[in-house]
Amino acid sequence: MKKQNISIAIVQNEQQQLLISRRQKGQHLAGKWEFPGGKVAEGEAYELAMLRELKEEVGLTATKYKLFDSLQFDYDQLKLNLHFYLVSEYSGEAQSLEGQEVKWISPEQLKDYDFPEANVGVINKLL
Ligand SMILES: Nc1nc2c([nH]c(=O)n2[C@@H]2O[C@H](COP(=O)(O)OP(=O)(O)OP(=O)(O)O)[C@@H](O)[C@H]2O)c(=O)[nH]1
Ligand SMILES: [Mg+2]
Repeated sequence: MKKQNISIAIVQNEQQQLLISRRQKGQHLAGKWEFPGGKVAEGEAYELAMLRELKEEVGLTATKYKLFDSLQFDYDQLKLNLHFYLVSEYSGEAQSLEGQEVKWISPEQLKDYDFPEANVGVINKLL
């Protein structure tokens, strides 16, 4: 089975809101809401992958962050190793750089959005 390393940024703004985006048509789990992130490149450090994906997808530069959770999750034909970072300081304004829906929500609103199954534990920790 394919195995992928994934790095993800959970960005928190000064109002304690969290940045979420929506997976697009053609992507794995299209239509689900997610935290910005993506595949770790060959030989790339997890942390650097998170910084790169955050910049590529929503235009933010994380300046203060820490590892929040690491977990494995198996979807049908896909084994994922997920690394979630909590970003508490950043520069830039969140933008949709890939045409995806992007929004800030309060932690209490997380339960109103449909996230991938792999996110359940992390979301419970954020509520
Ligand atoms: N970004 C992100 N991916 C998640 C989350 N939860 C979760 O299960 N995933 C899964 O982790 C993988 C992330 O890869 P991705 O599709 O974002 O990869 P990427 O940005 O490098 O995209 P690309 O392959 O289109 O260039 C997907 O299989 C996605 O379904 C999440 O909260 N954020
Ligand atoms: Mg992505």
